[in-house]
Amino acid sequence: MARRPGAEEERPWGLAEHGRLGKRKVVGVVVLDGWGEAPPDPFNCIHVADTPTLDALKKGAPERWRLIKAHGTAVGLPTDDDMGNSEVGHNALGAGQIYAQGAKLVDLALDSGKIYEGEGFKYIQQSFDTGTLHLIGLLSDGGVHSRIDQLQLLLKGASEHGAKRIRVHILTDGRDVLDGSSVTFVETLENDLAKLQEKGVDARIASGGGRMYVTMDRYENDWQVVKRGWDAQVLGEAPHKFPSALEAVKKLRDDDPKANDQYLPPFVVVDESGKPVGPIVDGDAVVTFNFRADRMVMLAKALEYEDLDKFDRVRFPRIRYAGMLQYDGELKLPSHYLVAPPEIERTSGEYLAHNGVRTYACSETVKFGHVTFFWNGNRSGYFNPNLERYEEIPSDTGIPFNVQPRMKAVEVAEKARDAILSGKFDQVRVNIPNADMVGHTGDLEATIAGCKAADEAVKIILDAIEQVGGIFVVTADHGNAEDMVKRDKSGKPIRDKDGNVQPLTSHTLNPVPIAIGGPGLAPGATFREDLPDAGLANVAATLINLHGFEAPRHYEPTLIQVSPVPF
Ligand SMILES: O=C(O)[C@H](O)COP(=O)(O)O
Ligand SMILES: [Mn+2]
Ligand SMILES: [Mn+2]
Repeated sequence: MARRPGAEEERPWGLAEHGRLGKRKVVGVVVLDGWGEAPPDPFNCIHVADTPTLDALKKGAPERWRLIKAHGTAVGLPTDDDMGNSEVGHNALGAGQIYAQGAKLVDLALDSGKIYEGEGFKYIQQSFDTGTLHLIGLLSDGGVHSRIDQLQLLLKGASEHGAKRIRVHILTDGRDVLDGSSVTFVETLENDLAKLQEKGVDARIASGGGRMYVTMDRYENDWQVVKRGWDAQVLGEAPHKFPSALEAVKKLRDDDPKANDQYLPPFVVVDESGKPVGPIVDGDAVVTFNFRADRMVMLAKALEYEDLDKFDRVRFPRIRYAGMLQYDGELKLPSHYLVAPPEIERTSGEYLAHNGVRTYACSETVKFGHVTFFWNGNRSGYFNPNLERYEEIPSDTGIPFNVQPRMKAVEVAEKARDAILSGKFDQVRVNIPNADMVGHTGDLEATIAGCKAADEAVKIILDAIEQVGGIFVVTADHGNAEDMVKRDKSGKPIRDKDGNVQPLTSHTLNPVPIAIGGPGLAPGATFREDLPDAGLANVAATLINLHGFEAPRHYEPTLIQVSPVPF
């Protein structure tokens, strides 16, 4: 939804009191990451898992449980074929409005050619005569962090606008797309680069690695991940050297079953004499072509900040660097970017802070920014430090999440419980990551264990809400664990000749549940029935109501109605 420029400033921040819902009830908000709704089936890990708390919410009060949309245009993505993800999901949950998201904004800028007229492109273009253009990012059509078709257009456009020497540093996916698909994406990219070479552009893939092991860490969980990428991309150093990326991806996958697309070790492409074909050196231009912020911020810092003590960069090249988007509006990082990010304004967090509502938010590292930074419209920090407290529980590092599928769910829930019981907060908000993080590993058994742990965490929070006479809202940001297998068009799992299925590691297009309740909820409060197409963006107005206020008029409508209860 486009904003009228200038209109924001005129609007007052004060919210009217809700006629029927009181203030100062503690509202516990649980976002179950990657928890969608799908028919029962052996590959629906949420269904298979023992989840008595969530089951009771669904069965216990049908007028206080419903499904909402969490994918596609309902969350500002280009089409309804786009699965949901944490960024757009938490943006919508927190902002109460639907904004055209990064994926869509980049599409528009590429289609119109405006991307080449912007400040960011003009800036990097200054390096094209004498330097190399490096493009670093996730190579897939997942549409969560990046899209290969956007990379293809950018390659073509950059070469038409003067880039003579181009090096692509790829990160293989297998998380937002099927494992093993990296081979096809590399083939596609190599074909494109060969076509550019025919036109006289010196264009090659220079390095690569799996996204979870190389470069794409987030929220400063493990800087070693970024270092591995830096060594390959900037220094041209990696444990594995290959004459081409295609060989690299095929061989590394064949040699070690643990080297799947997500965890492929870093490699560099070398010439006949064994020299890396594309280290990043002084005078070069660099673009990180992911549009999504969380997993690019750390690399952006390494490329842009003169001082950085997180790892030894060995060499800090003098480059012109632009992000596909600006990844952090507060930090202004990076300072140059090709496409302006969505301006997500007047989020529920900011409104509530202006209206004296005290908020506590918590998750473990891997999802901490989801329930703070994304929730607040991609802003780091507090709106009002006197009213807000955000707490992060350190995530496990160095292991895939199927090894410890319970993650820190209970620890996060216990922090929330303490915050609820403390009497110091009006909203206590958490993200419970298991269904998503373990779901992404494709390990069914572990995902089932993760869903069980998530359910236990919800129980801890609901018990605390019960104790203080509060209200709860339990929902999710998108699907994942409820469908863990690749299916044919009719929905049947696809089996190979040996009867094996391929695990689905990605998110889904499924709706997510939302449940409200608790002793503090007005007896007449139920879900409205006139919003069958409601989505995540309708949650913010609902929450504002539950805090005792009318929602701003420009928000997507509230999900609840409050009928007077007869004596
Ligand atoms: O970054 C990731 O882990 C996946 O690409 C998307 O997962 P998320 O949107 O749940 O973070
Ligand atoms: Mn998520
Ligand atoms: Mn996910």
